[in-house]
Amino acid sequence: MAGGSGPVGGRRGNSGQRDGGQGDHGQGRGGREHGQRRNEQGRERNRGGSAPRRFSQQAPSQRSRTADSSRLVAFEVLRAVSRDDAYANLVLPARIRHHHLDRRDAAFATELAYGALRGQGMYDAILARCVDRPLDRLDPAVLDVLRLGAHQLLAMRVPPHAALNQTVALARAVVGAGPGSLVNAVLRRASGQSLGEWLDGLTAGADETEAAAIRHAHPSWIVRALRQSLVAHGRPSAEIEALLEADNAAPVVNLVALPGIGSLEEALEEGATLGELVEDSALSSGGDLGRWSSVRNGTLRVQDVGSQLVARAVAAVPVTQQGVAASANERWLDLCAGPGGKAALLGALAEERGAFLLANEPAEHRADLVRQALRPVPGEAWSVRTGDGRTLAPELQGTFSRVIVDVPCSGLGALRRRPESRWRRTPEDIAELGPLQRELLDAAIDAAAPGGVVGYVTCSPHPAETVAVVEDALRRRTDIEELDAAEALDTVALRPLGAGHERTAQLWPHVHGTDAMFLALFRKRPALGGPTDAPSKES
Ligand SMILES: C[S@@+](CC[C@H](N)C(=O)[O-])C[C@H]1O[C@@H](n2cnc3c(N)ncnc32)[C@H](O)[C@@H]1O
Repeated sequence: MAGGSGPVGGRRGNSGQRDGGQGDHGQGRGGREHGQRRNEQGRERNRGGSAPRRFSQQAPSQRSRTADSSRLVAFEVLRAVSRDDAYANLVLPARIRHHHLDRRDAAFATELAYGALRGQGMYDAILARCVDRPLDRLDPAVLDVLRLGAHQLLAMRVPPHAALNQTVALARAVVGAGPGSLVNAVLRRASGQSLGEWLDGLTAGADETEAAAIRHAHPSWIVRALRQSLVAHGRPSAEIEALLEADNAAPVVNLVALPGIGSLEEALEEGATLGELVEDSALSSGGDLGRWSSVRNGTLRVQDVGSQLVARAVAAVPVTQQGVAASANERWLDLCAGPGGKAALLGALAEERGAFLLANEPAEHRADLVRQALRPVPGEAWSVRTGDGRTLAPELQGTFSRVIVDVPCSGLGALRRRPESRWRRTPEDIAELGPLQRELLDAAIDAAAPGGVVGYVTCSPHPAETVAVVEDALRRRTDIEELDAAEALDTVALRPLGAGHERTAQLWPHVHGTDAMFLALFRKRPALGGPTDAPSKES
């Protein structure tokens, strides 16, 4: 067993250290301990420090059996994710509310849960060297407690004694005294080395991909896929380290004030800063945005800047009808609208311009979310259809001047916002989504009026979901021409983005600070025929 601190029970030392009482997170305690330093995103990490850990001399049986509520919240999130396949970003706010956490404890629970989930593969590799049996033979609840303990001990500014004692207390409270002793022993072993030392040991002899996967806590296939994605979009493969690092940084909260309807005033009063990439946007460090009246009434929304940019670009491209510039009374279509982020922004823009938005979504509950998102926009400007985007009524075909098709995708471009998703996704998901993505793009093109614009959007940079789908459509269809998507993005951005490659556009977390959104734009040609490998519409 590498790096263990000796026999079970481990190293003791330094009596008189505080044992870390309730809520003793060790945050904001004046500086970094034991070789911690900031990485580029400002996160504190234990790398390279070799000072011995100081733990309480109390035996585990004498310690608290009561879990502090922020660690309990983080534990409940990890259990919901690993046991029920839940989404952390949906479970966390509910658990925070249930346990009445204040702002500071909520921030601690968030960093703990998200950090443990993002780093799961890395922590499991470390824990595997500290436990005397395969990890899958542990009680899954114990394994979740160990992941939380490892993240506190190896990557957070929590004094080691507080991290250990509080995690053992959590184990005793949620799984019992016996597992509490196991957790105590395993975490003492894990804390015998700094994170940097563990990573050096785990990556010794590994190839470049494997080493990056371990160091940055991504599955190897995703490291390969993202490297391939960089190259496919004209960026150097050497950017992979920066991209993986950006996936692990806690993203700032991006806000949008619905144009013509909302205002950034309250956000700015609450400390948010003006967004530098797109108008009507702001960045917030988080907190309970639900208490802002503008968020509650839906006129100020949380939305990634990349999503704002692609929606605005689709709304801004000039459309022509029979060669003549189109004006008011445009009909817009959001073919895959749930949960309604882009639909809300597009609805507000449509309202400003005297256009009408139809938002389509097949999943009933997501269609309801779209209606809710569009609530602040006057009802004459939009409606929601619940149905498959591939089966629009014949009378709707060829009638929309703007269509956005934000297809279901692997989400590889939004890993930083969905901490658990990297461990859930498989390469097969990407292959399985291909046919649906192509069919939805075809449906979007069919729905566009001659001269109309179609925006194909993914929150994945994977070439199979982006450029391959676009090239395929251009090969199969004679009724579209590709427009310059990067130029369209630059038209709506507050500074040049440099996102283009061969007429498509790709945004990146490590370059633009956005999710990795992809945009391709097409103009529908006047009716000359449909897909070349299908009977033409006229026949
Ligand atoms: C990437 S999400 C769209 C995000 C949305 N545009 C937003 O900004 O909030 C893809 C959506 O496509 C929907 N979808 C799945 N299959 C579909 C289909 N056959 N037709 C239309 N939409 C579909 C999913 O339910 C999901 O809500």
